[in-house]
Formats: sequence, C-alpha cells, structure tokens
Amino acid sequence: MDIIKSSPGSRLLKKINSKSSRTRPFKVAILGQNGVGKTAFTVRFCTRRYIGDYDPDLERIYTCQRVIQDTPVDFEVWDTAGVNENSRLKEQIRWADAIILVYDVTDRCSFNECTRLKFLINSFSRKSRWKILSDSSSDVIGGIPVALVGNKADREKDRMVHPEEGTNRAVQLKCVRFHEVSVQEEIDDVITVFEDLYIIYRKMKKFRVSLSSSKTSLTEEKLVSSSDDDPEECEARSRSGDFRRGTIISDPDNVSSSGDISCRPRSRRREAIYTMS
Ligand SMILES: Nc1nc2c(ncn2[C@@H]2O[C@H](COP(=O)(O)OP(=O)(O)OP(=O)(O)O)[C@@H](O)[C@H]2O)c(=O)[nH]1
Repeated sequence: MDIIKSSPGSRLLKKINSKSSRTRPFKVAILGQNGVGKTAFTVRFCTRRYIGDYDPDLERIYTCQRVIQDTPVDFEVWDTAGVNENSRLKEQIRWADAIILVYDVTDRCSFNECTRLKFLINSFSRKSRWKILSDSSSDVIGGIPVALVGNKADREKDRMVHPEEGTNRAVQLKCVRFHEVSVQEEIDDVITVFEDLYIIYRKMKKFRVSLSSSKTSLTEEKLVSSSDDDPEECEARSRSGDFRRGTIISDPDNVSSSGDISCRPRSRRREAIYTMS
C-alpha cells in the first residue's frame, strides 16, 4: 500500500484531488461600452487603488480573494475591452457566473448599450445549468445574475442618466441589482457591488439545488411573489427618493425571486491573469 501511495501515479492523483477540493472561483465578467470605467472598476475592487488611465485594448482576468460573511472567496474578474463583438461576448457570458453591466451616468449611449448587452446575455447564457423548472418558470429564476451599475456619479454636473432611470431600467431588464458608484471617489460602493452579487449568486445556487433535489414543483406565482419584481414598487421607491449612490434595488434574502435570476479568452487582444493580494 505504501508503495502505491508513493508511486508517481498516486502522487499525480493526490495533486488532482487537492486541486479539485479547492474552492471554485467566483467568475464575474464586466461588460459595458468603451470608456465607462470597467478597468478602473475592476482594479479598484482587486487592489483598492484608483488608477486613472489604462490601455483601452488591454483585456485581463484579475484574481483576488475577499472574505464575505466570514468565508474566503476567490474572485476571477474578466475586465473586457469593450469590443462587444457578439462572438466575443458569447464567450465572456458563457464563462461567467455573474455579470456586471457598467454604464457612465454622463453618457446616455453607454446606458442604452446595457439594454443591448442584457438582451445578448439572455440569449447567450448557459441556461441549461439553471434549467430545473418548466420552461415558463425557468425564465423567472433562470439565467445568470446581472447587476446594473452606473459609474462616474461624481460628475454630477455632466449627468445625463438619472438614478431613477437606472433603477427602472434594472427592473425592466430583470437585473438583480442596481447601483450607482464613483470608482474614482468611493471604494466601499465598488466592493459592495461584487459582494452583493456573490451573495445573490450563492442564494440562487442553493435555491436551485434544493429545488432540484427535492423535485418540488414550485408555482410561478410563488417565484414572483417578491416586490423586487414589481415595477410599481420600484417607481414608488424612486419617487420617494429611496435611492442613492451605491443603493441596491432588492433584498438579498429575496434573491430566489428577483427577476432574471436567470474560458479563457482567445483573441488578438493582449491577455493576462493578474493576481492581487
Ligand atoms: N470622473 C470619473 N472618471 C472615471 C471614473 N471611473 C473611471 N473614470 C475615467 O474614465 C476613463 C475610462 O476608464 P477605463 O477604466 O479605462 O474605462 P473602460 O471601460 O475600461 O474602457 P475600455 O477599456 O476602452 O473599454 C478613464 O480616464 C478613467 O480615469 C469615475 O468614477 N469618475
């Protein structure tokens, strides 16, 4: 027995086992039009630093670890280069466990681009991994969790997109969260976006596992009972001013019912994996 243990084959097996027992990273793709601040946002989260200017053609997967609810979580964040070609997007969307759609509050085009991107996310995401209910109800909880984020909130004078519009668009597009941030000025809001999304992802996953294991047939009525999907409630919140930079539109405890809770890149672009401590 000892001989088998120390043989090269068993050493290899041991290595494979220890690798597979490591926690799987949480993969987040950052999508959005050129210049909205995707790289600044990603680097801020991974390093806490704000760096003003980046090579727009540089595309990277950053890795870092954060402790969320007393658990260490490995993040892989794919900072896309804003090319938004459909074939490229498909690869990014299929790679990701969750997606952050970023727009610039001073640029309405970038806001509209998020609608197109969400449409593509819906059509490209690996629905099969979530599909455990009937077709109609899987639309309610199926798909990948997507957060909508308006960046550059510090540029109030140049603002073109108001927070209410962001909130309403997030509801329309069935995003699980809406945030406004200033990557330049505030790090905590940036961290909240990622942590929130992770918490939502975990809850969605747990919910689906428990559904599939118990083979419970949930009615669509139960699934959509949360007010998070209610555009009227959302509008009421907007009217009452219940939004601010960094505010979220739904409660993590209701994640299972919050709307569309629905590879490494190979391209001519330069790529790298960066590990942040
Ligand atoms: N005022 C302000 N400027 C910001 C903020 N975040 C990013 N920027 C600036 O916006 C510009 C674009 O930022 P990037 O991070 O390169 O944007 P990107 O989306 O990665 O751009 P591409 O790589 O071309 O897709 C840079 O000059 C940043 O300094 C912010 O919160 N406030």
